Amino acid sequence: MNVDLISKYFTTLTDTQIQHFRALEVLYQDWNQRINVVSRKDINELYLRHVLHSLGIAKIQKFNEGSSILDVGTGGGFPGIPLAILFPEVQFTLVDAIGKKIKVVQEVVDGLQLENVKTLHSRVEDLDEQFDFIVSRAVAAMPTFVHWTKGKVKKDSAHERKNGILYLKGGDLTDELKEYRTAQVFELKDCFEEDFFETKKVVYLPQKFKN
Ligand SMILES: C[S@@+](CC[C@H](N)C(=O)[O-])C[C@H]1O[C@@H](n2cnc3c(N)ncnc32)[C@H](O)[C@@H]1O
Repeated sequence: MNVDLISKYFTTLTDTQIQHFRALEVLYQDWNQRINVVSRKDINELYLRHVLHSLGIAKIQKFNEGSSILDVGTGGGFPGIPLAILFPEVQFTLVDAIGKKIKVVQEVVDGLQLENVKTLHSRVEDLDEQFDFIVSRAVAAMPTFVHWTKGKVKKDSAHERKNGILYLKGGDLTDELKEYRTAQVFELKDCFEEDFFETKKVVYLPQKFKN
């Protein structure tokens, strides 16, 4: 499986974007041997399990030029790196509490010479910045995540959709989302035909503001 999987679903990629996506394989294989950020099993399926899965967010929301996105608990750079390649005119901040993971992400950013990505070694709770959208995958259950990211979404929207959280989740979310009446769940199996996406979803949670 290779970069063709990405072109299959994103048909208007530029040569630079294709080169960037292609380069990810070598960069991750190299860095993962030194610092394990992607499980061995997954590294063979990097484009499916990490790159295309991350880009599931882009099937739900196109980010406008000049907007700002925070990836919380980015680990090895997912979903932030693939999204930053897809949206070069959007500013991405990738944060993780573990320094060695952020080191790998920074190496990948440097390797691709991505100019729209800032990496931060920090707990998200300690950030004092605001963003249009917060993206994430596999970091915390929604109530904890909402608590950690409180106050970090800009009030004024630069998109038709209200600013908020776009979270890649899997499985049955009934219990986890029961207190979030405004949450919307988008099925990635409606966007991608591979079996991997059968149970995968994007959860959108618009930000609430007190007046
Ligand atoms: C299971 S990994 C997921 C990594 C990546 N998002 C992915 O899907 O491949 C969870 C990551 O969240 C980070 N993390 C957990 N709590 C955090 C917090 N409060 N602030 C920043 N990072 C956090 C961990 O250090 C870890 O790298």
